[in-house]
Amino acid sequence: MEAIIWENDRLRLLDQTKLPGSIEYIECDNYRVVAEAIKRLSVRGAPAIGAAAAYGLVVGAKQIAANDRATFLAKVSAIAEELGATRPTAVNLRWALERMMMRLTTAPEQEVNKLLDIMLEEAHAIYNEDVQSNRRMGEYGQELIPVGARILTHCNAGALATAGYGTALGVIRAAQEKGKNVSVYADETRPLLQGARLTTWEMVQEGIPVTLITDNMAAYLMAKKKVDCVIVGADRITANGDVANKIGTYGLAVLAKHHNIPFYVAAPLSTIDMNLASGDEIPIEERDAKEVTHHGGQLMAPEGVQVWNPAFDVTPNSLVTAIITEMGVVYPSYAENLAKICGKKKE
Ligand SMILES: CSC[C@H]1O[C@H](OP(=O)(O)O)[C@H](O)[C@@H]1O
Repeated sequence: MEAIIWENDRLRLLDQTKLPGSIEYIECDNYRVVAEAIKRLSVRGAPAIGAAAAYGLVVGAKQIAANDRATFLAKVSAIAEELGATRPTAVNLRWALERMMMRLTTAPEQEVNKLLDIMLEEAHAIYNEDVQSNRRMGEYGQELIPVGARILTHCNAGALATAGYGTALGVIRAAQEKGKNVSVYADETRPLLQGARLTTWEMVQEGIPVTLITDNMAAYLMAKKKVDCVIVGADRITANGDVANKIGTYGLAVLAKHHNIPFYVAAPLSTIDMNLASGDEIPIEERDAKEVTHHGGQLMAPEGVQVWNPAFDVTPNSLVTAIITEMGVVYPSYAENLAKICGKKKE
């Protein structure tokens, strides 16, 4: 099941808010449809929203009526700004749009049609590179996974959160492909239940044993010695190795430390933001109170109650055992070793 499909010169996005109940695709004939899909988490997951925004920029560029390069570039840039403002935390969104604009503005072509072709080529490259990097990440990460490991994960860092294969779930897939006979505990991940709705769905599709738990069961699961390691994704990793990920991740990391359980983060280099020194600088998205006070359209708290709904939290690097990337596994000192591996990528 692909989250993002470009076919017949059109973009279709799997509407993940409908999963697992129904499989519905959104036809994106306007870039504003893509922007809305990102905002409402129809498409979600750091790499997936980066790839979706890249294709969304192509959709928007095709809507522009302009014959000259300068006007075309100015209008595409405005669309990139709109798409980039849809969600603040996942750095992949801005990374993908900046990469698209860099390719476009450095292209020598003058004709708009040729520039459109170049933009589509770059969006495809972003998409295809993500799938390849997830598979490489899986290869490196599965080396950390013992045979029979019981792995706890949070939210959804799977094929649905990427262009395919997944980051945290990519490591799990790779371990299973190596015959390591792993099993998964999936946090439901309140309030939007990406774990209950999406991670369990992906694992069931793959035939990987998965047990759904509520977020507040993780501590007792670890106390009962039922977890061998924790693997999560990331939305932004700063130069010192602090990790922004779905709300609830920080609590899992504290619990893992207390129970002496390895806590791994799987993320492509496109999620590493070397421009930020530490997690304090990461913009944390706060979302609508209704996501907390309602479930399935049913009111679950008194009208008007105060709500705090940060979509992410920040795990300090001291709680992270290792960061699994497509270029290898990074251990502390993260400041030194992330700089090295990011530098290596540019070679
Ligand atoms: C592979 S990145 C997945 C990452 O994105 C999720 O957030 P959201 O569902 O709000 O886009 C969550 O933080 C996952 O770990």
